[in-house]
Amino acid sequence: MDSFGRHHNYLRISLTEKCNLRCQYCMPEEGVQLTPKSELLTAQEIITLARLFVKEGVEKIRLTGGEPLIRPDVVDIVGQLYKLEGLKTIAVTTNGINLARLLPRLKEAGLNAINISLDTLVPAKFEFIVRRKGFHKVMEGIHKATELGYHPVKVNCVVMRGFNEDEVLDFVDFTKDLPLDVRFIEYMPFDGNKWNFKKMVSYKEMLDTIKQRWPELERLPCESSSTAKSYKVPHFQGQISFITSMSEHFCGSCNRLRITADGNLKVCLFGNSEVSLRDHLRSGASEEELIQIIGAAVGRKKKQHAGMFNISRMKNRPMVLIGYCVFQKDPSSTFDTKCLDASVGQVPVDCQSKEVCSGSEFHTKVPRASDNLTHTDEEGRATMVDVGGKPDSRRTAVAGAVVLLGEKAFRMVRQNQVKKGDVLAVAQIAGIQGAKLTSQLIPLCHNIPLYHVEVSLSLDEARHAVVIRSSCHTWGRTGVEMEALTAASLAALTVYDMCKAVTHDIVIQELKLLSKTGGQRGDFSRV
Ligand SMILES: Nc1nc2c(ncn2[C@@H]2O[C@H](COP(=O)(O)OP(=O)(O)OP(=O)(O)O)[C@@H](O)[C@H]2O)c(=O)[nH]1
Ligand SMILES: C[S@@+](CC[C@H](N)C(=O)[O-])C[C@H]1O[C@@H](n2cnc3c(N)ncnc32)[C@H](O)[C@@H]1O
Ligand code: SF4
Ligand code: SF4
Repeated sequence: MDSFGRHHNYLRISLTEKCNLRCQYCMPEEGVQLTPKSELLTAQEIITLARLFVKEGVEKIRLTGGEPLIRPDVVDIVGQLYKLEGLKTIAVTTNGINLARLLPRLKEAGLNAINISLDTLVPAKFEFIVRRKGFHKVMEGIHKATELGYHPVKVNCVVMRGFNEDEVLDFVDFTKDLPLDVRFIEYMPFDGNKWNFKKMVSYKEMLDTIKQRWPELERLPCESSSTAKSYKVPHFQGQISFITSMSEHFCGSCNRLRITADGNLKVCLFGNSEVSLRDHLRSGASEEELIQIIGAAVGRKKKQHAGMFNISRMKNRPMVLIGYCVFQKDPSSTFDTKCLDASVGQVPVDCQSKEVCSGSEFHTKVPRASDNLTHTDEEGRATMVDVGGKPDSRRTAVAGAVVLLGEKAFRMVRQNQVKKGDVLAVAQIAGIQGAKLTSQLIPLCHNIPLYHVEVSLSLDEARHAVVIRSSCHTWGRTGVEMEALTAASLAALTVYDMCKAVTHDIVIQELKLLSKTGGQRGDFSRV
């Protein structure tokens, strides 16, 4: 029990720091620096600590990581936990890659509950976010878990703007014929993951989107300590939930403690204080002494986490790396920008104040002479062209680019041997994302509803080149050539990024509009 009267009966144990995936929001591509094996908890130490916690009132243990199912003795650990009297639930959170293979043995050993992480239902996007192959294995794991009677199987989906928020309704459909609980998780800040609140899609926003499609969505009752708010589309077999760690934290009913793979007790996910139970255990501390140490740490637990902006700046264990912008535009002003992330502690580029940023102030950008610019109003402020008076028409645009790779990189792309992954698949997704993001990237570009975007990449053996072609189509008042060009540029830059470890002698050329139809100025086609 902590000083706020919260009873801690749920322990999360990390079985390993290693993982067979490299999710962009969690781990850097090269992995994290691993603790030497001798400093990690052995299976025996895990069981000794678990026994102690269960004796003191823990009723549920979740095995997590890293990826818990890559630990060779995981089945044995589950089997030993099963023998602990008083432990009601043994659960695992897994990325699902090894699940189908291990599940029959895990079930037999006593595993009661499974949470599987899956952020997209599109195989190519999966490879992009986790930087590895394996989508079909995860799906196989999900189906296997339902077949073996785990009801519901919880599917964890971290929702990130610009990546998968457009799949929320597809994930809801996923619950139609399967006994799943798809849990939409608000993206959380961890040391180094370049968290940005614009990337986080809030629970309210997701719920609005879902309610537009399913107005009859029903709220379900849930336990007071649950992290999830659950709903159900009537007649669907499964349900959906939201884990609102950021927009509506659930610290008031927190019942969790965690032990890291190297044996540290962490009383709060977002707290940075840790106490090494491993060291005490190895130096021969008695059960009573360990209970006292744990009790003191729990007694120091804070009431709640520090709020989404503050925790993003706190030192904590890494989850890591997804690059994002430095300045957040303040909608109330043309020149003011509020710094939310990477400039903290530095003098931001272009900021008039030339002072070190503490992260909370607005920065005033150095204004530029605007007399000769075409997209400006009478006062010299930037403005978009008003296209409101133009008639609607069907508009299409096709653009292209060529990336000259040189012989070695070309061969590796052709044989899909580039270490970063499948270059053509990732670049194709980048191109499509690029088209959708055009209005955010090109300052005075309109945001246009795109009805179709296609990006294709082919190999030109003679030139050792990747040839990119993008096409976009809309129905509206302004054209889509910038969308097609942005798609081709992003696809080309992604090819460069994925191959730069092989060579820097890469040339992007021939970025151009190939054809365009619709609009007042008539059609265009490059011959
Ligand atoms: N704030 C906070 N969020 C947590 C904590 N543990 C898990 N979460 C959130 O819950 C998400 C899913 O974690 P899981 O490993 O599936 O565990 P869980 O949600 O506790 O699972 P259940 O026991 O089934 O409720 C994580 O990505 C976090 O967003 C915690 O201790 N504090
Ligand atoms: C850290 S993983 C460990 C277990 C396992 N490897 C897996 O991916 O399920 C536990 C859960 O945390 C989620 N997670 C990781 N980083 C996150 C972040 N920055 N914000 C929200 N959830 C995150 C993952 O998607 C996963 O569902
Ligand atoms: S979220 Fe899980 S699967 Fe993804 S890198 Fe982190 S530990 Fe591995
Ligand atoms: S942030 Fe800390 S206090 Fe809040 S729910 Fe998570 S572990 Fe509990």
